[in-house]
Amino acid sequence: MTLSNALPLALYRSGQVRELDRVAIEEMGIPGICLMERAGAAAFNLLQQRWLKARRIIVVCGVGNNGGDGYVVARLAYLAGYDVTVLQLGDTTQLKGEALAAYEAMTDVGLFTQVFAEKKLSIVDLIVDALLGTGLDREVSGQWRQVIEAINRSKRPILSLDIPSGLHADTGTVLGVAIQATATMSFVGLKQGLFTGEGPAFTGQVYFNDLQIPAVAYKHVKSIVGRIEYDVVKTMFVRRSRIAHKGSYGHVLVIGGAPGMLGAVCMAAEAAARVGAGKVTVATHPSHAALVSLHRPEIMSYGVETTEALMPLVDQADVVAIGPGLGQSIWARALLDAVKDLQKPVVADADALNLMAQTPFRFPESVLTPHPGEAARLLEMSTVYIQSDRFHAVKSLQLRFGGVCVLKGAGTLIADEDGKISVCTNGNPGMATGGMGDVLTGVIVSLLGQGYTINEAARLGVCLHARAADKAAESGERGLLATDLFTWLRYYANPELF
Ligand SMILES: NC(=O)C1=CN([C@@H]2O[C@H](COP(=O)(O)OP(=O)(O)OC[C@H]3O[C@@H](n4cnc5c(N)ncnc54)[C@H](O)[C@@H]3O)[C@@H](O)[C@H]2O)[C@H](O)CC1
Ligand SMILES: [K+]
Repeated sequence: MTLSNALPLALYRSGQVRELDRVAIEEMGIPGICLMERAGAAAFNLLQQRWLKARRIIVVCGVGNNGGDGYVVARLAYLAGYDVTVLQLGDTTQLKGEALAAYEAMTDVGLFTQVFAEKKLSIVDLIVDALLGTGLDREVSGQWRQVIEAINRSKRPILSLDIPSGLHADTGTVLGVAIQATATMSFVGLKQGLFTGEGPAFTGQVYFNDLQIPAVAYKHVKSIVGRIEYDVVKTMFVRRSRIAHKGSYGHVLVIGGAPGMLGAVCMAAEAAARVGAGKVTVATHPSHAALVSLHRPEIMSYGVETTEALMPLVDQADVVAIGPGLGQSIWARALLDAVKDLQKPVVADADALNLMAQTPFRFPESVLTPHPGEAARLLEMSTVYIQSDRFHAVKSLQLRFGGVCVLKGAGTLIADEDGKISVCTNGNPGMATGGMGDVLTGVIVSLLGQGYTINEAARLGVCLHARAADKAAESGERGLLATDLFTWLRYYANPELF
């Protein structure tokens, strides 16, 4: 069985995966125990190939089918000559169905479960986490919490089956505590919670196996969530015509930069230029307008005190970004009000979003790019609530404000007008620094100016931005600055180079 971690793009909720399970068993006649055997075999194959020197393994099993997968792994490893210890949590008299069958197949070969003991963890080469899978339905507490904490304390390599125990398959939130996996082998359908929220911090490297369920089964469930990454979306960059001119690639207007916050609008403007905008103009506070062109001569800059001064700039632009360093003053509110009905694509970020939260409205055609705090204000709820179900939050934003909504954070989510949600799997914690959002705004508005739709510009822009940040982070996540992305934005905006 060749090992591949080339992951499918479609992501599913646990209920959808259970439906796939049902279709396979009831409509395609694949016995449940057969699926479990295939799951165990796929996990054992990964174990053998990824941990070549491992000899002593511990399998920690719960009492559901995730535990059943664990019994299969344990039996296969035992029969292959590994030194296997199976530590049981919960009462095996609770076992039923496939899990009971797998348990009995294991005991039939002479391998029995033992009561969990932390001291047994320290002498093994690998721990297999078969405690909880998609059946996690409540906060992890009591002995389950203690065991997961002990496993994490062991600092041993951990292979989680289907999903790290304690991580919610649908939201990517940790219900109390979760296994810090080295690798996760997920079955049948990739769970959306593996790729956003806290998920990426707990999964380790994600592998997938479809358990040989026929593709036709997947027509029974409509995945509305899909993974996107730069290597998938880069084909959206098309080679430039040899007779192109400045006008071919759009005129971007970036509105922002209240006194003291010129940097934000400079970063957004330069990002727009670095991704290929034909022309970039900044409308900012008169007190520092001249500094923009000093900083980056290719960018035109005008001080605008009033909306009357702003509108000619808006009229000559193809697309507008508003928000970087805008502030929430009367001046800022006036500029936002001047473009709220604009019949051109608008990217709204930062304080434009905070002002929108105070007096909600919809742009005719927009990409909103809130971070969780701005999303909380827009939806009038807490940031904790936003992060507790990011998929629900980004969907709510899109339904309320229309257009495309980008919910930034680990596993940035993009909800588009067609009801689809995309999860960007590029990115790293080094991006949690000031200015990264301003740069993303510039990237997206640049792509809009180059003719991409709001759906396309948001997906391509988020992945390009995160891919550039991943490359820049190769010299260290700590100390990564937003302006470090410029070189790589230009590089990855030209995929024909590599
Ligand atoms: N279609 C597939 O993806 C396949 C899935 N398989 C494996 O089956 C599990 C799902 O099994 P299920 O029995 O539904 O749930 P779990 O094994 O995750 O556990 C449910 C079990 O745990 C109890 N429980 C829930 N939350 C907690 C908690 N916080 N603390 C303690 N106990 C908890 C609950 O009451 C149940 O008793 C899937 O993940 C795969 O690993 C198939 O084997 C292959 C096909
Ligand atoms: K698990």
